[in-house]
Amino acid sequence: MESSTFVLFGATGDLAKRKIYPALYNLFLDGQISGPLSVIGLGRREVSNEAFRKQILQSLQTFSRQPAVDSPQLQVFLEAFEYSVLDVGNTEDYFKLLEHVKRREQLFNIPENRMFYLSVGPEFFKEIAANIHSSGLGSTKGWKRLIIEKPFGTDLKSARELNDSLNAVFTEEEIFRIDHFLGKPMVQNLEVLKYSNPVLRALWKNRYIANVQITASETVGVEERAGYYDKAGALRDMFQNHMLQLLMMMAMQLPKGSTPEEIRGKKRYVMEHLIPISKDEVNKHVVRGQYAEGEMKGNSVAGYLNEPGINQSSQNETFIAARLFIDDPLWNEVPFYVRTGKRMKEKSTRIVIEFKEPFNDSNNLNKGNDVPNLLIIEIGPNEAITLQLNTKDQLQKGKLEPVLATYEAGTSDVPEAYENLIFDALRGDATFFAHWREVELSWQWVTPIQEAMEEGLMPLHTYASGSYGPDAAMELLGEDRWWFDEADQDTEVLSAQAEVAATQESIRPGA
Ligand SMILES: NC(=O)C1=CN([C@@H]2O[C@H](COP(=O)(O)OP(=O)(O)OC[C@H]3O[C@@H](n4cnc5c(N)ncnc54)[C@H](OP(=O)(O)O)[C@@H]3O)[C@@H](O)[C@H]2O)C=CC1
Ligand SMILES: O=C1O[C@H](COP(=O)(O)O)[C@@H](O)[C@H](O)[C@H]1O
Repeated sequence: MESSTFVLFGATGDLAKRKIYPALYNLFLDGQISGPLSVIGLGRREVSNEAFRKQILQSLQTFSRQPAVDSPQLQVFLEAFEYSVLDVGNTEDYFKLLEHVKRREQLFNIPENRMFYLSVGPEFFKEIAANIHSSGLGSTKGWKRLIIEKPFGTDLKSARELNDSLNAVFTEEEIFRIDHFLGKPMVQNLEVLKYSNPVLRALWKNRYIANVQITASETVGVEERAGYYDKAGALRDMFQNHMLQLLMMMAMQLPKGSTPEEIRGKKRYVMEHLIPISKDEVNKHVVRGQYAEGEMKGNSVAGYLNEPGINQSSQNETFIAARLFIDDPLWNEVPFYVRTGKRMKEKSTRIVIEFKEPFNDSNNLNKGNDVPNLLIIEIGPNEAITLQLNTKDQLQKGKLEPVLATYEAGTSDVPEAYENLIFDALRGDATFFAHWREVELSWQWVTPIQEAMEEGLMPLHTYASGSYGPDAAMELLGEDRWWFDEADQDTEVLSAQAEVAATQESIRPGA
Protein backbone atom coordinates (compact mmCIF):
# COMPACT_ATOMS: atom_id res chain seq x y z
CA MET A 1 0.00 0.00 0.00
CA GLU A 2 1.42 3.40 -0.99
CA SER A 3 1.19 6.27 1.47
CA SER A 4 -1.46 8.90 0.87
CA THR A 5 -3.21 11.95 2.28
CA PHE A 6 -6.54 11.33 3.96
CA VAL A 7 -8.85 14.32 3.47
CA LEU A 8 -11.84 14.06 5.78
CA PHE A 9 -14.92 16.20 5.13
CA GLY A 10 -17.09 16.26 8.28
CA ALA A 11 -14.18 15.87 10.69
CA THR A 12 -16.11 17.34 13.60
CA GLY A 13 -19.13 15.10 13.08
CA ASP A 14 -20.56 12.10 14.88
CA LEU A 15 -19.42 9.43 12.42
CA ALA A 16 -15.85 10.69 12.41
CA LYS A 17 -15.72 10.55 16.19
CA ARG A 18 -17.44 7.23 16.67
CA LYS A 19 -16.03 5.26 13.75
CA ILE A 20 -13.41 6.90 11.55
CA TYR A 21 -10.80 8.02 14.12
CA PRO A 22 -10.95 4.76 16.08
CA ALA A 23 -10.63 2.82 12.82
CA LEU A 24 -7.58 4.83 11.69
CA TYR A 25 -6.01 4.47 15.13
CA ASN A 26 -6.47 0.71 15.23
CA LEU A 27 -5.07 0.35 11.72
CA PHE A 28 -2.12 2.50 12.75
CA LEU A 29 -1.46 0.42 15.90
CA ASP A 30 -1.73 -2.78 13.90
CA GLY A 31 0.87 -1.51 11.44
CA GLN A 32 -1.62 -1.49 8.57
CA ILE A 33 -0.91 2.05 7.43
CA SER A 34 2.22 2.31 5.43
CA GLY A 35 4.36 5.41 5.29
CA PRO A 36 3.64 8.57 7.19
CA LEU A 37 0.01 9.12 8.07
CA SER A 38 -1.37 12.53 7.08
CA VAL A 39 -4.99 13.39 7.77
CA ILE A 40 -6.58 16.77 7.08
CA GLY A 41 -9.89 17.24 8.86
CA LEU A 42 -12.46 19.71 7.52
CA GLY A 43 -15.54 21.49 8.79
CA ARG A 44 -17.02 24.96 9.08
CA ARG A 45 -16.13 25.40 12.73
CA GLU A 46 -12.94 27.25 13.67
CA VAL A 47 -10.85 24.64 15.44
CA SER A 48 -7.14 24.85 16.17
CA ASN A 49 -4.95 21.83 15.44
CA GLU A 50 -4.49 21.40 19.16
CA ALA A 51 -8.21 21.41 19.92
CA PHE A 52 -8.80 19.08 16.96
CA ARG A 53 -6.28 16.57 18.30
CA LYS A 54 -7.94 16.77 21.71
CA GLN A 55 -11.26 15.84 20.12
CA ILE A 56 -9.61 12.91 18.41
CA LEU A 57 -8.03 11.76 21.64
CA GLN A 58 -11.44 11.87 23.32
CA SER A 59 -12.92 9.87 20.50
CA LEU A 60 -10.21 7.21 20.85
CA GLN A 61 -10.66 7.07 24.61
CA THR A 62 -14.39 6.55 24.20
CA PHE A 63 -14.69 4.38 21.11
CA SER A 64 -11.43 2.65 20.23
CA ARG A 65 -11.23 -1.13 20.64
CA GLN A 66 -7.55 -0.75 21.59
CA PRO A 67 -6.87 1.62 24.48
CA ALA A 68 -5.52 5.08 23.80
CA VAL A 69 -2.89 5.21 26.52
CA ASP A 70 -0.34 7.97 26.63
CA SER A 71 2.62 6.72 24.61
CA PRO A 72 5.02 7.96 21.92
CA GLN A 73 2.93 6.02 19.39
CA LEU A 74 -0.22 7.85 20.40
CA GLN A 75 1.59 11.18 20.02
CA VAL A 76 2.81 10.25 16.53
CA PHE A 77 -0.73 9.30 15.62
CA LEU A 78 -2.26 12.53 16.89
CA GLU A 79 0.35 14.69 15.20
CA ALA A 80 -0.64 13.23 11.85
CA PHE A 81 -3.88 15.24 12.09
CA GLU A 82 -4.36 18.84 11.03
CA TYR A 83 -7.53 20.82 10.66
CA SER A 84 -8.69 23.28 7.98
CA VAL A 85 -11.83 25.34 7.87
CA LEU A 86 -13.88 24.51 4.80
CA ASP A 87 -17.44 25.43 3.98
CA VAL A 88 -18.72 23.12 1.27
CA GLY A 89 -20.10 25.99 -0.81
CA ASN A 90 -17.04 28.23 -0.56
CA THR A 91 -14.78 27.57 -3.56
CA GLU A 92 -11.90 29.57 -2.05
CA ASP A 93 -11.68 27.06 0.79
CA TYR A 94 -10.84 24.27 -1.68
CA PHE A 95 -7.86 26.22 -3.07
CA LYS A 96 -6.62 26.71 0.50
CA LEU A 97 -7.11 23.03 1.09
CA LEU A 98 -5.07 22.20 -2.01
CA GLU A 99 -2.19 24.30 -0.69
CA HIS A 100 -2.48 22.58 2.68
CA VAL A 101 -2.45 19.13 1.13
CA LYS A 102 0.55 19.96 -1.09
CA ARG A 103 2.49 21.42 1.83
CA ARG A 104 2.12 18.22 3.80
CA GLU A 105 2.84 16.02 0.81
CA GLN A 106 6.16 17.82 0.41
CA LEU A 107 6.94 17.89 4.11
CA PHE A 108 6.45 14.14 4.54
CA ASN A 109 7.44 13.15 1.05
CA ILE A 110 4.04 11.62 0.38
CA PRO A 111 3.19 10.86 -3.26
CA GLU A 112 0.14 12.66 -4.63
CA ASN A 113 -2.25 9.90 -3.58
CA ARG A 114 -5.40 11.47 -2.17
CA MET A 115 -8.26 9.83 -0.35
CA PHE A 116 -11.34 12.05 -0.04
CA TYR A 117 -13.74 10.82 2.61
CA LEU A 118 -17.19 12.46 2.56
CA SER A 119 -18.52 12.11 6.10
CA VAL A 120 -21.04 14.90 5.64
CA GLY A 121 -24.74 15.07 4.84
CA PRO A 122 -25.70 13.64 1.42
CA GLU A 123 -26.89 17.07 0.23
CA PHE A 124 -23.19 18.03 -0.04
CA PHE A 125 -21.87 15.05 -2.01
CA LYS A 126 -22.29 16.52 -5.51
CA GLU A 127 -20.95 19.95 -4.65
CA ILE A 128 -17.86 18.59 -2.93
CA ALA A 129 -17.05 16.31 -5.87
CA ALA A 130 -17.41 19.22 -8.30
CA ASN A 131 -15.15 21.44 -6.18
CA ILE A 132 -12.51 18.73 -5.82
CA HIS A 133 -12.39 18.79 -9.58
CA SER A 134 -12.46 22.55 -10.21
CA SER A 135 -9.91 23.39 -7.49
CA GLY A 136 -7.33 20.97 -8.88
CA LEU A 137 -7.43 18.79 -5.74
CA GLY A 138 -8.37 15.89 -7.96
CA SER A 139 -5.59 16.46 -10.50
CA THR A 140 -2.95 14.29 -8.92
CA LYS A 141 0.12 12.52 -10.23
CA GLY A 142 -0.83 9.58 -8.02
CA TRP A 143 -4.25 8.06 -7.37
CA LYS A 144 -7.37 9.75 -6.12
CA ARG A 145 -10.25 7.96 -4.43
CA LEU A 146 -13.59 8.93 -2.97
CA ILE A 147 -15.17 7.24 0.03
CA ILE A 148 -18.81 8.13 0.22
CA GLU A 149 -21.22 7.45 3.07
CA LYS A 150 -24.85 6.48 2.80
CA PRO A 151 -27.50 7.37 1.87
CA PHE A 152 -26.73 7.08 -1.84
CA GLY A 153 -29.86 8.83 -3.09
CA THR A 154 -33.38 8.57 -1.80
CA ASP A 155 -34.82 6.79 -4.83
CA LEU A 156 -33.71 5.48 -8.21
CA LYS A 157 -33.81 8.88 -9.89
CA SER A 158 -31.83 10.76 -7.25
CA ALA A 159 -29.30 7.93 -6.98
CA ARG A 160 -28.74 8.07 -10.75
CA GLU A 161 -28.32 11.85 -10.66
CA LEU A 162 -25.85 11.61 -7.80
CA ASN A 163 -23.90 8.91 -9.58
CA ASP A 164 -23.74 10.91 -12.79
CA SER A 165 -22.34 13.91 -10.97
CA LEU A 166 -19.74 11.82 -9.14
CA ASN A 167 -18.77 10.15 -12.41
CA ALA A 168 -17.98 13.54 -13.88
CA VAL A 169 -15.04 13.65 -11.44
CA PHE A 170 -14.31 10.09 -10.31
CA THR A 171 -14.40 6.85 -12.25
CA GLU A 172 -16.33 3.90 -10.86
CA GLU A 173 -13.01 2.31 -9.81
CA GLU A 174 -12.23 5.42 -7.76
CA ILE A 175 -15.55 5.47 -5.88
CA PHE A 176 -15.85 3.48 -2.66
CA ARG A 177 -19.49 3.45 -1.52
CA ILE A 178 -19.59 2.47 2.11
CA ASP A 179 -22.11 -0.05 3.31
CA HIS A 180 -20.77 -0.76 6.74
CA PHE A 181 -22.54 -4.13 6.90
CA LEU A 182 -20.08 -5.31 4.22
CA GLY A 183 -17.24 -4.51 6.57
CA LYS A 184 -18.56 -6.71 9.36
CA PRO A 185 -16.17 -9.61 9.90
CA MET A 186 -18.85 -12.29 9.71
CA VAL A 187 -20.17 -10.88 6.43
CA GLN A 188 -16.65 -10.94 5.06
CA ASN A 189 -16.44 -14.53 6.29
CA LEU A 190 -19.51 -15.71 4.37
CA GLU A 191 -17.66 -16.65 1.22
CA VAL A 192 -14.98 -18.48 3.14
CA LEU A 193 -17.61 -20.32 5.12
CA LYS A 194 -19.36 -21.48 1.96
CA TYR A 195 -16.36 -22.35 -0.11
CA SER A 196 -13.96 -23.74 2.41
CA ASN A 197 -16.50 -26.21 3.74
CA PRO A 198 -17.47 -28.80 1.16
CA VAL A 199 -20.37 -29.87 3.40
CA LEU A 200 -21.93 -26.42 3.18
CA ARG A 201 -20.96 -25.88 -0.43
CA ALA A 202 -22.77 -29.06 -1.38
CA LEU A 203 -25.93 -27.98 0.41
CA TRP A 204 -26.01 -24.34 -0.78
CA LYS A 205 -28.86 -24.77 -3.24
CA ASN A 206 -32.60 -25.11 -3.54
CA ARG A 207 -32.47 -28.87 -3.47
CA TYR A 208 -31.53 -28.75 0.20
CA ILE A 209 -32.47 -25.28 1.42
CA ALA A 210 -36.08 -24.62 2.39
CA ASN A 211 -35.74 -20.92 3.04
CA VAL A 212 -33.32 -18.23 4.11
CA GLN A 213 -34.07 -15.61 6.73
CA ILE A 214 -32.10 -12.40 6.98
CA THR A 215 -32.82 -10.27 10.02
CA ALA A 216 -31.44 -7.04 11.40
CA SER A 217 -33.45 -6.28 14.50
CA GLU A 218 -32.54 -3.36 16.70
CA THR A 219 -33.53 -2.40 20.20
CA VAL A 220 -32.89 1.31 19.68
CA GLY A 221 -35.63 3.61 18.49
CA VAL A 222 -35.28 6.67 16.31
CA GLU A 223 -33.00 8.34 18.93
CA GLU A 224 -31.90 11.85 17.90
CA ARG A 225 -32.28 11.25 14.18
CA ALA A 226 -35.94 12.20 13.73
CA GLY A 227 -35.19 14.71 10.97
CA TYR A 228 -33.51 12.10 8.83
CA TYR A 229 -35.33 8.95 9.86
CA ASP A 230 -38.89 10.22 9.57
CA LYS A 231 -38.23 10.77 5.87
CA ALA A 232 -36.10 7.70 5.28
CA GLY A 233 -37.91 4.94 7.19
CA ALA A 234 -36.73 1.36 7.40
CA LEU A 235 -36.97 0.81 3.64
CA ARG A 236 -34.43 3.49 2.73
CA ASP A 237 -32.40 3.41 5.93
CA MET A 238 -31.76 -0.33 6.09
CA PHE A 239 -33.55 -2.41 3.50
CA GLN A 240 -32.46 -0.91 0.17
CA ASN A 241 -28.81 -1.00 1.20
CA HIS A 242 -27.73 -3.21 4.12
CA MET A 243 -30.41 -5.88 3.84
CA LEU A 244 -30.13 -6.32 0.08
CA GLN A 245 -26.35 -6.39 0.39
CA LEU A 246 -26.66 -9.24 2.91
CA LEU A 247 -28.95 -11.03 0.50
CA MET A 248 -26.42 -10.64 -2.33
CA MET A 249 -23.60 -11.90 -0.13
CA MET A 250 -25.66 -14.89 0.95
CA ALA A 251 -26.96 -15.88 -2.48
CA MET A 252 -24.01 -15.30 -4.78
CA GLN A 253 -22.29 -18.37 -6.08
CA LEU A 254 -18.58 -18.04 -6.67
CA PRO A 255 -15.71 -20.25 -7.55
CA LYS A 256 -13.07 -20.29 -4.81
CA GLY A 257 -10.40 -17.61 -5.12
CA SER A 258 -12.48 -15.20 -7.20
CA THR A 259 -11.20 -11.72 -7.95
CA PRO A 260 -12.88 -8.63 -6.48
CA GLU A 261 -14.41 -7.87 -9.87
CA GLU A 262 -15.83 -11.40 -10.15
CA ILE A 263 -17.32 -11.13 -6.68
CA ARG A 264 -19.06 -7.87 -7.54
CA GLY A 265 -20.18 -9.37 -10.85
CA LYS A 266 -21.83 -12.24 -8.98
CA LYS A 267 -23.54 -9.84 -6.61
CA ARG A 268 -24.91 -7.95 -9.57
CA TYR A 269 -26.13 -11.23 -11.01
CA VAL A 270 -28.17 -11.84 -7.84
CA MET A 271 -29.78 -8.40 -8.12
CA GLU A 272 -30.46 -8.83 -11.82
CA HIS A 273 -32.25 -12.09 -11.07
CA LEU A 274 -34.19 -10.95 -8.05
CA ILE A 275 -37.77 -11.38 -9.20
CA PRO A 276 -39.40 -7.95 -9.32
CA ILE A 277 -42.64 -7.41 -7.50
CA SER A 278 -45.23 -5.20 -9.09
CA LYS A 279 -46.95 -2.42 -7.21
CA ASP A 280 -50.18 -4.47 -7.22
CA GLU A 281 -48.64 -7.42 -5.44
CA VAL A 282 -46.53 -5.52 -2.94
CA ASN A 283 -48.92 -6.30 -0.11
CA LYS A 284 -48.58 -10.02 -0.78
CA HIS A 285 -44.83 -9.88 -0.26
CA VAL A 286 -44.02 -6.90 1.93
CA VAL A 287 -45.15 -5.91 5.40
CA ARG A 288 -44.45 -2.59 7.01
CA GLY A 289 -44.83 -1.62 10.64
CA GLN A 290 -44.33 1.16 13.15
CA TYR A 291 -43.47 0.68 16.80
CA ALA A 292 -46.01 1.60 19.45
CA GLU A 293 -45.20 2.04 23.13
CA GLY A 294 -44.04 -1.00 25.00
CA GLU A 295 -41.45 -2.37 27.34
CA MET A 296 -37.74 -2.75 26.78
CA LYS A 297 -35.81 -4.55 29.51
CA GLY A 298 -38.47 -3.76 32.08
CA ASN A 299 -38.74 -0.06 31.19
CA SER A 300 -41.68 1.56 29.43
CA VAL A 301 -40.73 3.26 26.21
CA ALA A 302 -42.62 5.68 24.01
CA GLY A 303 -44.16 4.76 20.70
CA TYR A 304 -42.71 6.19 17.50
CA LEU A 305 -45.35 8.91 17.23
CA ASN A 306 -44.40 10.23 20.65
CA GLU A 307 -40.68 10.36 19.98
CA PRO A 308 -39.12 13.85 19.94
CA GLY A 309 -39.24 15.45 16.51
CA ILE A 310 -41.66 12.94 14.98
CA ASN A 311 -44.86 14.20 13.42
CA GLN A 312 -47.79 12.77 15.41
CA SER A 313 -49.49 11.60 12.24
CA SER A 314 -46.36 10.14 10.68
CA GLN A 315 -46.96 7.15 8.45
CA ASN A 316 -43.26 6.30 8.38
CA GLU A 317 -42.29 2.65 8.81
CA THR A 318 -39.82 1.54 11.46
CA PHE A 319 -40.11 -2.09 10.43
CA ILE A 320 -40.16 -3.82 7.10
CA ALA A 321 -40.29 -7.47 6.14
CA ALA A 322 -40.31 -8.90 2.65
CA ARG A 323 -40.35 -12.22 0.85
CA LEU A 324 -38.08 -12.35 -2.16
CA PHE A 325 -37.25 -14.95 -4.78
CA ILE A 326 -34.28 -15.30 -7.09
CA ASP A 327 -34.79 -16.52 -10.61
CA ASP A 328 -31.82 -18.84 -10.84
CA PRO A 329 -31.58 -22.63 -11.20
CA LEU A 330 -29.89 -22.88 -7.79
CA TRP A 331 -32.37 -20.68 -5.94
CA ASN A 332 -35.70 -21.17 -7.70
CA GLU A 333 -38.57 -21.60 -5.23
CA VAL A 334 -36.45 -20.72 -2.17
CA PRO A 335 -38.00 -17.80 -0.33
CA PHE A 336 -35.62 -15.26 1.13
CA TYR A 337 -37.34 -13.62 4.08
CA VAL A 338 -35.76 -10.31 4.94
CA ARG A 339 -36.75 -8.12 7.88
CA THR A 340 -35.45 -5.20 9.82
CA GLY A 341 -36.93 -3.06 12.54
CA LYS A 342 -36.29 -0.72 15.40
CA ARG A 343 -37.39 -1.16 19.03
CA MET A 344 -37.56 -4.90 18.66
CA LYS A 345 -36.97 -7.45 21.37
CA GLU A 346 -33.32 -8.05 20.63
CA LYS A 347 -30.36 -6.53 18.85
CA SER A 348 -29.40 -9.15 16.35
CA THR A 349 -28.20 -9.27 12.78
CA ARG A 350 -28.32 -12.82 11.52
CA ILE A 351 -28.82 -15.11 8.59
CA VAL A 352 -30.69 -18.33 9.25
CA ILE A 353 -30.72 -21.05 6.63
CA GLU A 354 -33.41 -23.65 7.10
CA PHE A 355 -32.70 -26.93 5.40
CA LYS A 356 -35.39 -29.04 3.83
CA GLU A 357 -37.12 -31.69 5.83
CA PRO A 358 -36.86 -35.05 4.14
CA PHE A 359 -38.30 -36.65 7.26
CA ASN A 360 -39.74 -40.11 6.80
CA ASP A 361 -40.63 -41.32 10.22
CA SER A 362 -42.51 -44.54 9.63
CA ASN A 363 -43.48 -45.17 13.26
CA ASN A 364 -44.52 -41.53 13.72
CA LEU A 365 -42.79 -41.29 17.09
CA ASN A 366 -41.33 -37.93 16.27
CA LYS A 367 -44.41 -36.10 15.17
CA GLY A 368 -44.15 -32.58 16.49
CA ASN A 369 -40.76 -33.37 17.96
CA ASP A 370 -38.50 -32.88 14.98
CA VAL A 371 -36.87 -29.55 14.34
CA PRO A 372 -35.41 -28.47 11.04
CA ASN A 373 -31.69 -28.42 10.50
CA LEU A 374 -30.62 -24.82 10.66
CA LEU A 375 -27.42 -22.98 9.99
CA ILE A 376 -27.45 -19.78 12.00
CA ILE A 377 -24.88 -17.15 11.11
CA GLU A 378 -24.81 -14.41 13.71
CA ILE A 379 -23.30 -11.26 12.29
CA GLY A 380 -23.72 -8.90 15.21
CA PRO A 381 -23.50 -7.88 17.97
CA ASN A 382 -22.19 -11.40 18.66
CA GLU A 383 -20.49 -13.35 15.97
CA ALA A 384 -21.26 -17.03 15.94
CA ILE A 385 -22.07 -19.96 13.71
CA THR A 386 -24.55 -22.51 14.98
CA LEU A 387 -25.75 -25.72 13.46
CA GLN A 388 -29.02 -27.08 14.73
CA LEU A 389 -29.22 -30.86 14.54
CA ASN A 390 -31.51 -33.62 15.77
CA THR A 391 -30.12 -36.34 18.02
CA LYS A 392 -31.65 -39.22 19.91
CA ASP A 393 -33.02 -38.37 23.33
CA GLN A 394 -31.43 -40.98 25.61
CA LEU A 395 -34.23 -40.75 28.16
CA GLN A 396 -37.15 -41.10 25.75
CA LYS A 397 -36.25 -43.89 23.41
CA GLY A 398 -36.81 -43.11 19.77
CA LYS A 399 -37.71 -39.49 20.40
CA LEU A 400 -35.58 -36.78 18.97
CA GLU A 401 -33.76 -34.09 20.81
CA PRO A 402 -32.61 -30.89 19.13
CA VAL A 403 -29.01 -29.90 19.79
CA LEU A 404 -27.05 -26.81 18.86
CA ALA A 405 -23.40 -26.95 17.84
CA THR A 406 -22.05 -23.45 18.21
CA TYR A 407 -18.79 -21.76 17.34
CA GLU A 408 -18.46 -18.32 18.88
CA ALA A 409 -16.20 -16.05 16.93
CA GLY A 410 -15.15 -12.50 17.46
CA THR A 411 -13.08 -10.98 20.21
CA SER A 412 -11.98 -7.46 20.91
CA ASP A 413 -8.91 -8.22 18.76
CA VAL A 414 -11.02 -8.55 15.64
CA PRO A 415 -11.01 -5.40 13.45
CA GLU A 416 -14.33 -3.62 13.24
CA ALA A 417 -16.27 -2.89 10.06
CA TYR A 418 -14.82 0.59 9.52
CA GLU A 419 -11.29 -0.68 10.03
CA ASN A 420 -11.77 -3.35 7.39
CA LEU A 421 -13.34 -0.91 4.96
CA ILE A 422 -10.89 1.96 5.37
CA PHE A 423 -7.99 -0.47 5.08
CA ASP A 424 -9.43 -1.89 1.86
CA ALA A 425 -10.07 1.56 0.39
CA LEU A 426 -6.52 2.65 1.19
CA ARG A 427 -5.15 -0.29 -0.74
CA GLY A 428 -7.69 0.14 -3.54
CA ASP A 429 -9.65 -3.08 -2.95
CA ALA A 430 -13.34 -2.44 -3.64
CA THR A 431 -14.59 -5.98 -2.97
CA PHE A 432 -16.60 -4.99 0.10
CA PHE A 433 -17.97 -1.72 -1.25
CA ALA A 434 -21.22 -1.32 -3.13
CA HIS A 435 -20.75 -1.12 -6.88
CA TRP A 436 -22.96 1.40 -8.67
CA ARG A 437 -24.93 -1.32 -10.47
CA GLU A 438 -25.72 -3.02 -7.15
CA VAL A 439 -27.00 0.28 -5.79
CA GLU A 440 -28.98 1.04 -8.92
CA LEU A 441 -30.56 -2.42 -9.07
CA SER A 442 -31.42 -2.23 -5.38
CA TRP A 443 -33.23 1.07 -5.87
CA GLN A 444 -34.94 -0.39 -8.91
CA TRP A 445 -36.18 -3.37 -6.89
CA VAL A 446 -37.62 -1.24 -4.09
CA THR A 447 -39.25 1.31 -6.42
CA PRO A 448 -42.69 -0.42 -6.54
CA ILE A 449 -42.64 -0.55 -2.72
CA GLN A 450 -41.83 3.15 -2.53
CA GLU A 451 -44.61 3.92 -5.01
CA ALA A 452 -47.13 1.77 -3.16
CA MET A 453 -46.24 3.53 0.08
CA GLU A 454 -46.50 6.98 -1.46
CA GLU A 455 -49.87 6.15 -2.93
CA GLY A 456 -51.12 4.91 0.44
CA LEU A 457 -51.58 1.36 -0.86
CA MET A 458 -49.74 -0.37 1.96
CA PRO A 459 -51.13 -0.81 5.44
CA LEU A 460 -48.91 0.27 8.32
CA HIS A 461 -49.12 -2.31 11.12
CA THR A 462 -48.24 -1.31 14.63
CA TYR A 463 -46.16 -3.49 16.91
CA ALA A 464 -45.36 -3.14 20.57
CA SER A 465 -41.86 -1.95 21.39
CA GLY A 466 -39.93 -4.92 22.71
CA SER A 467 -41.75 -7.40 20.46
CA TYR A 468 -40.63 -9.25 17.34
CA GLY A 469 -42.58 -6.96 15.04
CA PRO A 470 -46.14 -7.02 13.69
CA ASP A 471 -48.07 -10.28 13.43
CA ALA A 472 -48.47 -9.69 9.71
CA ALA A 473 -44.73 -10.35 9.36
CA MET A 474 -45.25 -13.81 10.84
CA GLU A 475 -48.01 -14.47 8.34
CA LEU A 476 -45.65 -13.63 5.51
CA LEU A 477 -43.83 -16.88 6.23
CA GLY A 478 -46.88 -19.05 5.57
CA GLU A 479 -45.91 -22.69 5.51
CA ASP A 480 -42.36 -21.85 6.43
CA ARG A 481 -43.30 -21.81 10.13
CA TRP A 482 -41.69 -18.88 11.92
CA TRP A 483 -38.84 -16.42 12.06
CA PHE A 484 -35.99 -17.97 13.97
CA ASP A 485 -34.96 -15.53 16.66
CA GLU A 486 -32.46 -15.75 19.47
CA ALA A 487 -35.15 -17.11 21.80
CA ASP A 488 -35.60 -20.07 19.46
CA GLN A 489 -32.09 -21.20 20.21
CA ASP A 490 -33.19 -22.39 23.61
CA THR A 491 -33.49 -26.16 23.34
CA GLU A 492 -36.68 -26.25 25.40
CA VAL A 493 -38.30 -23.76 23.11
CA LEU A 494 -37.04 -25.78 20.20
CA SER A 495 -38.56 -28.96 21.51
CA ALA A 496 -41.88 -27.24 21.97
CA GLN A 497 -42.08 -25.87 18.47
CA ALA A 498 -45.07 -27.06 16.58
CA GLU A 499 -45.51 -28.66 13.23
CA VAL A 500 -45.33 -27.05 9.90
CA ALA A 501 -48.36 -24.85 9.19
CA ALA A 502 -50.91 -26.06 6.68
CA THR A 503 -49.86 -25.68 3.07
CA GLN A 504 -51.06 -22.66 1.19
CA GLU A 505 -51.36 -21.46 -2.34
CA SER A 506 -48.27 -20.61 -4.28
CA ILE A 507 -46.53 -17.53 -2.91
CA ARG A 508 -44.20 -16.91 -5.82
CA PRO A 509 -44.51 -13.44 -7.36
CA GLY A 510 -46.56 -13.52 -10.52
CA ALA A 511 -48.04 -16.93 -9.60
N1 LIG B 1 -23.42 8.97 12.40
C1 LIG B 1 -23.60 7.74 11.98
O1 LIG B 1 -23.67 6.78 12.74
C2 LIG B 1 -23.73 7.46 10.53
C3 LIG B 1 -23.61 8.46 9.59
N2 LIG B 1 -23.68 8.15 8.27
C4 LIG B 1 -23.52 9.21 7.26
O2 LIG B 1 -22.31 9.87 7.47
C5 LIG B 1 -22.42 11.24 7.12
C6 LIG B 1 -22.05 12.10 8.32
O3 LIG B 1 -22.93 11.83 9.38
P1 LIG B 1 -22.68 12.40 10.86
O4 LIG B 1 -21.25 12.42 11.21
O5 LIG B 1 -23.61 11.65 11.71
O6 LIG B 1 -23.21 13.90 10.73
P2 LIG B 1 -22.99 15.12 11.75
O7 LIG B 1 -24.15 16.01 11.57
O8 LIG B 1 -22.64 14.65 13.10
O9 LIG B 1 -21.70 15.83 11.16
C7 LIG B 1 -21.74 16.54 9.97
C8 LIG B 1 -20.35 17.07 9.64
O10 LIG B 1 -20.47 17.82 8.45
C9 LIG B 1 -19.89 19.12 8.64
N3 LIG B 1 -20.64 20.08 7.87
C10 LIG B 1 -21.97 20.36 7.94
N4 LIG B 1 -22.28 21.34 7.08
C11 LIG B 1 -21.14 21.68 6.43
C12 LIG B 1 -20.81 22.61 5.43
N5 LIG B 1 -21.71 23.43 4.89
N6 LIG B 1 -19.54 22.69 5.03
C13 LIG B 1 -18.59 21.89 5.56
N7 LIG B 1 -18.83 20.97 6.51
C14 LIG B 1 -20.09 20.88 6.95
C15 LIG B 1 -20.03 19.35 10.14
O11 LIG B 1 -19.02 20.22 10.59
P3 LIG B 1 -19.28 21.77 10.96
O12 LIG B 1 -20.54 21.81 11.73
O13 LIG B 1 -18.05 22.16 11.71
O14 LIG B 1 -19.38 22.44 9.65
C16 LIG B 1 -19.77 17.96 10.70
O15 LIG B 1 -18.39 17.73 10.80
C17 LIG B 1 -23.86 11.41 6.64
O16 LIG B 1 -23.89 11.22 5.26
C18 LIG B 1 -24.60 10.27 7.32
O17 LIG B 1 -25.73 9.89 6.59
C19 LIG B 1 -23.83 6.87 7.83
C20 LIG B 1 -23.98 5.85 8.71
C21 LIG B 1 -23.97 6.05 10.13
O1 LIG C 1 -26.83 2.33 8.78
C1 LIG C 1 -27.48 2.14 9.79
O2 LIG C 1 -27.16 1.09 10.58
C2 LIG C 1 -27.53 1.08 11.96
C3 LIG C 1 -27.38 -0.37 12.42
O3 LIG C 1 -26.05 -0.75 12.28
P1 LIG C 1 -25.39 -1.78 13.28
O4 LIG C 1 -24.01 -1.94 12.78
O5 LIG C 1 -25.49 -1.17 14.65
O6 LIG C 1 -26.19 -3.02 13.22
C4 LIG C 1 -28.94 1.59 12.16
O7 LIG C 1 -29.18 1.76 13.53
C5 LIG C 1 -29.11 2.91 11.48
O8 LIG C 1 -30.47 3.33 11.58
C6 LIG C 1 -28.73 2.85 10.03
O9 LIG C 1 -28.68 4.17 9.49
